[in-house]
Amino acid sequence: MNAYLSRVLEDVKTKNANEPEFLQTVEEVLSSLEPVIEAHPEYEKCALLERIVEPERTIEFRVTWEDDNHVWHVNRGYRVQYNGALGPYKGGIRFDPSVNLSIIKFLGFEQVFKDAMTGLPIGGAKGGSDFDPRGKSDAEVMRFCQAFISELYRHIGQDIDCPAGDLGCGGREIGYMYGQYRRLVGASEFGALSGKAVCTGGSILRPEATGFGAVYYLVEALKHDGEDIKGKRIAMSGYGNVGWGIMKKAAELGAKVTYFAGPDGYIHDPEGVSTEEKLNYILEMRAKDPMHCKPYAEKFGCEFVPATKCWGVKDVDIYMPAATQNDVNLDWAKKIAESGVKYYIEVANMPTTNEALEFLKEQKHMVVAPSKAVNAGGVSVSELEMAQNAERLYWTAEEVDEKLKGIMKNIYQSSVEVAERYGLGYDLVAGANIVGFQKVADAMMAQGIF
Ligand SMILES: NC(=O)C1=CN([C@@H]2O[C@H](COP(=O)(O)OP(=O)(O)OC[C@H]3O[C@@H](n4cnc5c(N)ncnc54)[C@H](OP(=O)(O)O)[C@@H]3O)[C@@H](O)[C@H]2O)C=CC1
Ligand SMILES: O=C(O)CCC(=O)C(=O)O
Repeated sequence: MNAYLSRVLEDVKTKNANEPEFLQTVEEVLSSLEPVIEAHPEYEKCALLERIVEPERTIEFRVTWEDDNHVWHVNRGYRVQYNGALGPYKGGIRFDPSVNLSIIKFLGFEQVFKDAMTGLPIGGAKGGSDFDPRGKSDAEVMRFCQAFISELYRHIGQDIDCPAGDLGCGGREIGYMYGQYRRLVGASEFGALSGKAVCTGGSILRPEATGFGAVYYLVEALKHDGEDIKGKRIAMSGYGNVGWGIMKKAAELGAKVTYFAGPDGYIHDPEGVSTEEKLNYILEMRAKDPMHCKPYAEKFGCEFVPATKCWGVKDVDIYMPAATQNDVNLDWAKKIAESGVKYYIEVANMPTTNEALEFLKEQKHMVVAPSKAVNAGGVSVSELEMAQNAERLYWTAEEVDEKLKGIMKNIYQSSVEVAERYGLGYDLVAGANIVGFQKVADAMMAQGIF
C-alpha cells in the first residue's frame, strides 16, 4: 500500500476502532487500489479516499413494536446511505440479532462498489435491525416492519433511497414495509422499495436474481478456462434466498449442488438438489422455524453431517459460500486449498476473512471470485424493478433474464480487463474492486466538493 492509502486506512482504524467488520472490508478494498491511486495523484488533493470511506449519512433509530402477548419491545434500526454519487442510494435491509453499526457499514461500503460495477445509475446503502424474525408470528413480523418503516419512510423514496431485502428480510417483510410506506405517503410510489411481490409492482425474477446472477458469473469464469458448467458439482453454504437461486439455475444448466450447509450441519446429496420436488422442499425448509437442513436428509435418504461445514470436501468442482460473512476462516481456507478444488466463488457478502482470502488468492491452482461482483445480480434486478416501476410497466421473465445475463457478463469481463490493464494478471478480486472504485471516483470528481 502506498503512503496515501496507508494513511487513510490508519485514520479509518482510529476513528472506527470498535467496528471490526467495517474495518475488514475497508482494508480489503483499499489493499487493491494502489495502481489506480498511483495513476491518479489528483485524488489525494481532493481527499477522494477520505470521502469515499465516510458514509454520506448514517441514520439510527428506535423501533418499538408489540408482540402477540401485548409485551412491548425496542429494537435498533439503521440505514447507512453510503454514497449517492452514481444515483439514488440502493441496498438491502438485514434483520438479524447480530446487526450493529459495524455490520451495516461493512455491507453499505461493499454495496457502493457492487452497485457501481453493475453499470446502472444507483448509489450504495444498507440498512437493518437487530430484530430476530425467527420464532415470530406473521402478525409480529408485520408490526415490527410497520414500526421500522414508520421511522425510515421519511428518509427513502424512489429518487432518494430504495431499500430491498437481505438476510432475514424477504418478500413478506418487503410487502409489509411497502404497505406501511404507501399508507404513510398516501401514494403508490412503487420505486421506494424493491423486492416487492409481482402483484404490487415487483419484478419477475427478483427472488431468483442473486442466485441466477451468481451462476451466470460462474459460467463466464468457467468459459475463461475452456470449461462448461454442465456436469459440475457444487458445495455451498446457506440455502436461503440466494442458495435456492443457485440450486435452481445450476440444475437448469446441467450442474448440481451436491453439498449444502445450514446452521445445524451439512447435507451430502450425490444426486444433487436438482429435481423440482427437492427444490420445492428447500423452500418448505426455509419457511420452517428453526431453519434446519437435517430434514432434507431424512426425506431424500442422503447423508447429514451435524455441527460442521462442508468446506474441504474433495468430490466437487466448485465452492460457493452463500450464507453469511466470515463463514470461511484461515483454517477452512487451508482445507479448501488442500481439497484440490479449483473454483472458490464467493456469494454471501464478505464470506471470507481477509487472511483466508489472501491465502486462497495465493494458491496457484485456484480461481477466486469476489462476492461484490458475483452477487450483484440481486441489486441489478432490483434496479430493473425501479426502471419498470418508473415506466409503469412489467417486463417479461425473458427480458429481465436477458438483461441480468448481460450485466453479469459485463461485470466479469470488465474486472478481467481492468486487472490486466493494471498489470495484475487474472485477478478477479482486485479487478472488481478497481472497476467499482473507478466508477464512483469519476462521478465524485465530476461533482466537485461534497
Ligand atoms: N437476498 C439477496 O438478494 C442478496 C443477498 N446477499 C447476501 O447473500 C447471503 C445470503 O442471503 P439470503 O440468502 O438473502 O439470506 P436468507 O436469510 O434467505 O438465508 C441465509 C441462509 O444462510 C443460513 N445461515 C446463516 N448463518 C449461517 C451459518 N453461520 N452457517 C450456515 N448457514 C447459515 C441461514 O440459515 P438460518 O436462517 O437458519 O440462520 C439461511 O439458510 C447474505 O450474505 C446476504 O447479504 C447478497 C446479495 C443480494
Ligand atoms: O436488491 C437490493 O437493492 C440490494 C441487495 C443487497 O442487499 C445486496 O446486494 O447485498
